[in-house]
Amino acid sequence: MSNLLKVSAKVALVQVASGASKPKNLANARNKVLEAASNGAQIIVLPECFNSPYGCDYFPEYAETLLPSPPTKEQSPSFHALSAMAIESKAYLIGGSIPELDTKTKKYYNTSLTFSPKGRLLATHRKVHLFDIDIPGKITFRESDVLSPGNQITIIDMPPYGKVAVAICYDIRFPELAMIAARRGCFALFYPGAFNTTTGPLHWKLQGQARAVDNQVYVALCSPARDMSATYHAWGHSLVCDPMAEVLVEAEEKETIVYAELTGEKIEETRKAIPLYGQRRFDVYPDVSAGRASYDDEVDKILV
Ligand SMILES: NC(=O)CCC(=O)C(=O)O
Repeated sequence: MSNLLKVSAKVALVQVASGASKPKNLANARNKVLEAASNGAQIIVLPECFNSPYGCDYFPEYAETLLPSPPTKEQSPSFHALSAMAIESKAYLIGGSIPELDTKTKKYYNTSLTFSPKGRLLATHRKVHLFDIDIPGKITFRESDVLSPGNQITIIDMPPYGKVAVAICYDIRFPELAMIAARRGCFALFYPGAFNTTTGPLHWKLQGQARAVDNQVYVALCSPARDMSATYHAWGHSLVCDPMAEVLVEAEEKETIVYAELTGEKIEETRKAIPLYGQRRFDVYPDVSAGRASYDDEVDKILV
């Protein structure tokens, strides 16, 4: 427990809608981030693709260049806007995600930037699992037609609160990321995400609760608000689950901000009541959080 959440942290999920105008999206995000800060939020989260409409047709048009870091204002207006919002709000800011172009490799990514209350870039997460699905008659989406996947798990230290993990939307469907982050001491998992009106009602809350109950950590999902005039209809319903998988707060589909208080006591109480952390059987299955090399060794041992 000592390395988990040391003090309580107030989290705000800023559910904004994003239209065609990037400057308007950035200005809207700033207003809402400052409102969240004025209500005492210490960790503020924006949604996936908060600076642009969401969709493969839009990624190249809205993409910004982040490397070498820090980029200029021309290369990445969103980087500078987020850094300034973090300073103004004096809060940690998980900046949803933005489309990114790596000019060296000419590859596009769906990338999340997290800033300290002093406006310093703490971490960059490139979406690891691309959203490629085909549900006949409902939704077909292939991010991989345009985007490339990231290849790192993103764990961020947020003193004095502790460590958190950030991943993006479809990443939540892969429990390994969450498991590794939780076993490496994160107290909360943050997923800026834009589920849709087909999978949203079925899986959005379920995935949040599943990652929370598996790992006995807080899980926060921050969606764009739904815009029925957009080509992609986001589910909305930004929510926070506690370590018992109880939904502490859930938005509807409109623009709003939802808040939750995360406490170390709740994590401790949950893990004491249901002591999974002392009951795992790494003699029966490998510990995925141990790192790739030792994971492979463990699998070899088990399979022989
Ligand atoms: N933006 C996304 O990754 C959407 C993921 C999604 O809707 C899902 O069902 O998963």
